Amino acid sequence: MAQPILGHGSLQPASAAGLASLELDSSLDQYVQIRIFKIIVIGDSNVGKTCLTFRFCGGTFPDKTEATIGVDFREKTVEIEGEKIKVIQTVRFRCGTQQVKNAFAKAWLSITTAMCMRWSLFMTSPR
Ligand SMILES: Nc1nc2c(ncn2[C@@H]2O[C@H](COP(=O)(O)OP(=O)(O)OP(=O)(O)O)[C@@H](O)[C@H]2O)c(=O)[nH]1
Repeated sequence: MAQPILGHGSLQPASAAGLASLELDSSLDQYVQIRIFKIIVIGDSNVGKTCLTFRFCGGTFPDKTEATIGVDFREKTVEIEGEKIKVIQTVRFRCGTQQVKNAFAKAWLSITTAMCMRWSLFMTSPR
């Protein structure tokens, strides 16, 4: 037999849909409480951006990498002083015309918490 639950200021009969929405609400609360930091990693091609984020999120360096086409995302949840914080890293590669790069940069930087630049001392950029 269905048990009454509170809803819209009065006692309403519980339904499967009602209980499901209550469960959904409480599970959403957990996500709302996690702070999200978005970090963009930029740099010339082949300087190790993918390896850097792979190491941070996965704990190991990849044996082999391929050139990133467009953007790449990785995420990791860290705990600092008892608070869970989700870190999302975006890897961007250097490509295209200046206009394309500017448009990308504007879009990504508007939603970014921090920026990490990576470069290689052993490489010279082709101009
Ligand atoms: N010596 C050395 N090599 C590295 C380091 N990090 C990455 N590499 C090597 O550099 C090469 C390129 O690494 P990636 O992480 O794919 O570079 P990327 O900047 O993401 O490259 P794109 O996707 O083309 O932009 C790989 O062969 C890696 O093994 C490092 O700290 N030291």
